[in-house]
Amino acid sequence: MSNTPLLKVAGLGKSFGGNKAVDGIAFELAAGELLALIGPNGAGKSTTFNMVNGQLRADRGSIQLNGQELVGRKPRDIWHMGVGRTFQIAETFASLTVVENVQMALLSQAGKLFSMWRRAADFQRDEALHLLDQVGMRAQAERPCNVLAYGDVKRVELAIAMANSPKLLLMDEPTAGMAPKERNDLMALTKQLVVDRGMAVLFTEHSMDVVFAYADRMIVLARGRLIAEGKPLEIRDHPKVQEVYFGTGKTFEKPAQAAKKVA
Ligand SMILES: Nc1ncnc2c1ncn2[C@@H]1O[C@H](COP(=O)(O)OP(=O)(O)OP(=O)(O)O)[C@@H](O)[C@H]1O
Repeated sequence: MSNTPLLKVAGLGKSFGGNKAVDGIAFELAAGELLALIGPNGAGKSTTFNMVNGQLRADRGSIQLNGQELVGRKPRDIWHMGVGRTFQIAETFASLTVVENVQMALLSQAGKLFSMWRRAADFQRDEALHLLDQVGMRAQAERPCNVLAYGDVKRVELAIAMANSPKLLLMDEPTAGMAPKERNDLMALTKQLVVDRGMAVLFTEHSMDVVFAYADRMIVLARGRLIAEGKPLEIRDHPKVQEVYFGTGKTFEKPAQAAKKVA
C-alpha cells in the first residue's frame, strides 16, 4: 500500500462476557480499494463492522480514519466523518418514489428536519437524480420503491448510501438473497463507484464467487482472530483458511464449479 491508509485498525478487541468476539485484529484499507471480510459464523465480522461504525464500543485498540480516532465517537459523528453503510429501505419509505427516497437521504445529510419534507419536495432533486444516474436508476426515478425488482432496490439503497459522500462504505452481505446475475451487476456497480469516487469499501460476504470476482484484497477472521490476509487467489490456497472452512464443512469452490452449479 502506498501512502497513508484511509482506514487503519490496530489491536482491536471486543469481548462479551468471557467471549473474545474480536481478539486484537489489525488491518488497513486504502482509498479506491474493495476489501472483503470473511470468516465462518461467529468469527467476529459483525462485531468488527459495528465497532467501525460506532454502534459498538471497542474494549481496546484503535480505528483511525485518515489519522482521526473513531473509537469513542458516536455513530452519527462517525457517519459525518465519512463512514457510510448501506441500509435496507424501511417499509414506511417503500411507498415513496425512488427519487424521493434519495432526497430523504440528502435531507438527512444536510441535517434538515423530517417535518420540513413537505416544503422541501424539490430539495436537491437534481443531486438525487444525479446519484440515481450513477446507479443506473434514473429512468425509474418516479416509480415507488415497493414495485421495483429486488436488484433495483439494492441499487437505490446504494444511491442512498452515496448521499453522504462516504469515504468508506460498509456493506454487510450486500448480495444476500440475490440471483447470480443481480449479484454480479450490483458488485460491478459497487466497483465502478469505488473507482469513480476514490471511495473504499469494506464488505462481508458469504458468497465466495462474489468475493473472488470483486474483492481487491481479503481478510479472514476465525474465532475473533485475523488468520489470513491477501489477494483472493492467495487466500483461496491458504492452508489456515482451508482448515477453518473445512472445519465448518464449507470449502471454497473454484469459480468454474460455482458457475456450473448455477447453470
Ligand atoms: N451482543 C452480543 N452479546 C453477546 N455475544 C455476542 C454479541 N454479539 C456477538 N456475540 C458473540 O460474539 C462472537 C462473534 O459474533 P459476530 O456476530 O461478530 O460474528 P459473525 O462473524 O458476524 O457471524 P455471522 O456470520 O454468523 O453473522 C460470537 O461468538 C457471538 O455469539
